[in-house]
Amino acid sequence: MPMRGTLRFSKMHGAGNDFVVLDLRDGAPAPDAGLCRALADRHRGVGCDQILTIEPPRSASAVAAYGIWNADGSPSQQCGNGARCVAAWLVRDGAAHGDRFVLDSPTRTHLAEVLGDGRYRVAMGVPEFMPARIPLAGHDAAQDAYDVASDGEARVRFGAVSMGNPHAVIEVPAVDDAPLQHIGGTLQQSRWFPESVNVGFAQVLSPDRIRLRVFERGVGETLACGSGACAAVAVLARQGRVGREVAVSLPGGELHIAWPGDDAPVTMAGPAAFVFEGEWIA
Ligand SMILES: N[C@H](CCC[C@H](N)C(=O)O)C(=O)O
Repeated sequence: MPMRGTLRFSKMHGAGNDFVVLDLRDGAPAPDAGLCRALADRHRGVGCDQILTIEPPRSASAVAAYGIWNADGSPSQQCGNGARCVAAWLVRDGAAHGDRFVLDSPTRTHLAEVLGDGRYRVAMGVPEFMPARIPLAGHDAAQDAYDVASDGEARVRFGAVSMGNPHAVIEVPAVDDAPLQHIGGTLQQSRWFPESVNVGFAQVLSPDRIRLRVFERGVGETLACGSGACAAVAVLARQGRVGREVAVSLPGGELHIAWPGDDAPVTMAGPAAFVFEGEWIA
């Protein structure tokens, strides 16, 4: 972990999924895995699920770009709750003007909207179901669901989708009893997901409401997962289990997801909150 002297950060959360936010628009280097793990440590560090970096824009239309690192130091291509927090951070900073502006995630460009009362909507992109682009190994064509047994493990039936980052979605009768660690960990280490995977366990309450718990790649269970909420609605809508506008109730709060059409982006609306500002002394 390179010595950095002091590092100013913002502590934020979106529905309880919490972040350390670093402003790297001056071109400072991205945090290495060791620094991410140190920052994320809930006893010896600040404590967070992910580290988010604010970076110079990558596309002509964006006000800024953002990067994402999990608590274990692994990078990701998307973070829905983080995108809302980045939007809130840029509005407070004065870099984002008006109620609508564009953000660059590592792989996509996103319209962000200020909804008021600390809530934001982000267009998270069109869900990608092609196995090769998730990536999901062992399958060529996109299916509504895959039914696999992992090396003597019980059979698991899941839907799979990329929101920029990989997701498996398993429908269960009751999320409170879902075996997140066992099934989530098994899928993450399986040959099916060469880049690991975020595993969502969804309980369908009605066509416009689900409960969801997510065992995230690089973290474990979080209080909320924004890209996971988008993934769950996309998979379940494709399976005909829910409609196109769904309230997703997660342990840390509620997100509102809409997927108006198969070729349309999924939008995610929810809160973003500042907790404190700090200075990390490396
Ligand atoms: N663990 C995820 C990144 C964070 C996603 C989540 N916190 C969200 O709000 O989307 C991954 O490795 O793809």
